Amino acid sequence: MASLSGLCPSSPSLKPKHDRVAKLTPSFRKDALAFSTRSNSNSKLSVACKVSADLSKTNNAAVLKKAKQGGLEKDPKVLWRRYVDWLYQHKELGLYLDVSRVGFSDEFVAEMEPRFQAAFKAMGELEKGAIANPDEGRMVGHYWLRNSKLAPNSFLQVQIEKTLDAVCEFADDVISGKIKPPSSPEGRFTQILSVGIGGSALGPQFVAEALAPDNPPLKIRFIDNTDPGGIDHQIAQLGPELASTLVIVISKSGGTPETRNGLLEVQKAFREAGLDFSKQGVAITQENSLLDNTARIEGWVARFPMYDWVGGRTSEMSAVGLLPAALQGIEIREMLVGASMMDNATRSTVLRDNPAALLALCWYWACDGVGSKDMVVLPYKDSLLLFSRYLQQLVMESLGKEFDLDGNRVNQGISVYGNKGSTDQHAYIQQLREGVHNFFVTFIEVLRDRPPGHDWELEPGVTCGDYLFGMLQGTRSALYANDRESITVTVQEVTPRSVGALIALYERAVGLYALLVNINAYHQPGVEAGKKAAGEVLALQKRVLAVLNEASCEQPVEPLTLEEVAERCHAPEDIEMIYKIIEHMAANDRALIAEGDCGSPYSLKVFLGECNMDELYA
Ligand SMILES: O=P(O)(O)OC[C@H]1O[C@H](O)[C@H](O)[C@@H](O)[C@@H]1O
Repeated sequence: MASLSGLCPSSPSLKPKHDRVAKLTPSFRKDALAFSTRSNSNSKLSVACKVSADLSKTNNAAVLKKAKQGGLEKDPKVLWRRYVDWLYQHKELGLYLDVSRVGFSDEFVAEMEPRFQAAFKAMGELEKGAIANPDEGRMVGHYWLRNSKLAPNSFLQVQIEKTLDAVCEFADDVISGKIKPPSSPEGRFTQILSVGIGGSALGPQFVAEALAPDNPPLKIRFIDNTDPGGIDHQIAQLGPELASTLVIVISKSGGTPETRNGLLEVQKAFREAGLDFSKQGVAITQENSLLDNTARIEGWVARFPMYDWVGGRTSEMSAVGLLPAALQGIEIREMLVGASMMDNATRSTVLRDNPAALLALCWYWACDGVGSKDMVVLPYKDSLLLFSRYLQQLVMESLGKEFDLDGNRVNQGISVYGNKGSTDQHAYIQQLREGVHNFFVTFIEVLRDRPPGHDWELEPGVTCGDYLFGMLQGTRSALYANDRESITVTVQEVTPRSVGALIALYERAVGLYALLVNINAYHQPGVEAGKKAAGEVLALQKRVLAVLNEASCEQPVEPLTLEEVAERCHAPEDIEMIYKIIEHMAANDRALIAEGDCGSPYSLKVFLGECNMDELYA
């Protein structure tokens, strides 16, 4: 690959300052700490993953404000020097990071240096097994998945290695037909139906879109929601191939309602097709979870473990991501190698040599450390379409926190959106170029357009890929000309290794950024609140049903007003939710069958007709 100096023969002196090739040998001492994977709150173990928050934040704000007043550098010669000077190159991975179009000042970098050193130290403790998720009293071990020797004790190390071997062996046996469905015309599994949500879906979906071959040994589809229409669509598309479908049910907790509903719906489809689900079901979940026990008791084909020290949004390198990928014929060990190589690079304590730290620096600068700008992710490659959706969970569920580690209310976060270029240029780049300046862009550039020998010129000297390249560069320039900042991550091509590296790069960047802003990146309390509220709606619905059933038994059957239903539910304050519940049930023709033989079915449609809004306000 041409070195940078080759790009500008007239100025040989403009070689990058550091020839940054990742050192592959692990450069840190491993303590053989033997302790459980979960410790109680008064653990002797230091919660070592906290960066002192009393570092001069106020100076930071002043530094940020002052430096930004000057606007962005526009002199091409100065910009070229900045590009060369700050360009990060991982030559072995062929991954580059260009931060030259983010206007951070030298003064800002100097101001952040002590905070990065503290973050690097805390990250080192995290990798050694410190309780880096203090709110849940857990370690954070996704880095150990791609280098089991990092695990803090031999028990975990063996678990990681055995699970990887089991995933590879199972995938080989399914693809070879050694493990096959009991009754399918093809005599082997041809489809995967993945049932899971959040981190139990987004990683597998991103990787399938990025890396699945055109004709995979098994084609994957996803049920990642509790939408009956979506579930019916997937099952209808499978049709008779349901008989040769391997259903992988993924849930770390083993109790997520949407996933459980998906499972029940799929099992119903199996029953209706006269198929034995247990002969085609696989579970990936924590040991002894509800899902794990169900799979064990029902004798499913296989079960693979998830660990409490791997979060859903960082589980792509666990069985969650590796099993679906392997079944599609994707080289999962290459993914792990790419991630491990990137992990080594992002262990550097030299800011300029650490691509994850460079990303965190840019995020902090662009967002003032408080999420003041959104992160627009624009891969100029169709196969990376789902990368931004993947990053939405990784970034926003990690950083979007109400309180910091000292209990201060900070409402932190960075919002992520984007799809792909150049397609998005025809959707919202107009606003990015000229509208509200509330974002920074991350371009993902893929240098190789087509496999060697497959390209052609659609006009003299120009290929289709040249257009894509031109659109990316043109958009980057046009945005920068109007003071819109951008980062560019470049890979040679989309391969398991480069995808593994991209995942690892962003996992570390999120972890470092969280340390800079002093939050716990590894729990998700806000999600629990939503789950709880959903449970309350369903509980209220059951009360409404009971009240309407009762009413249908009374003689004569009198339609109740909403107020009367709310009163009978002992929930007058929930009248609006009760109206919404009845509206939804009526829209789905949910007539109430009175218990026993009392009363006639109490049709909600009729009931709702009695309660039109103007009558309510009569
Ligand atoms: O894998 P599960 O336990 O089913 O959880 C699926 C998802 O549920 C919640 O939304 C969590 O916030 C996510 O981090 C998790 O990925």
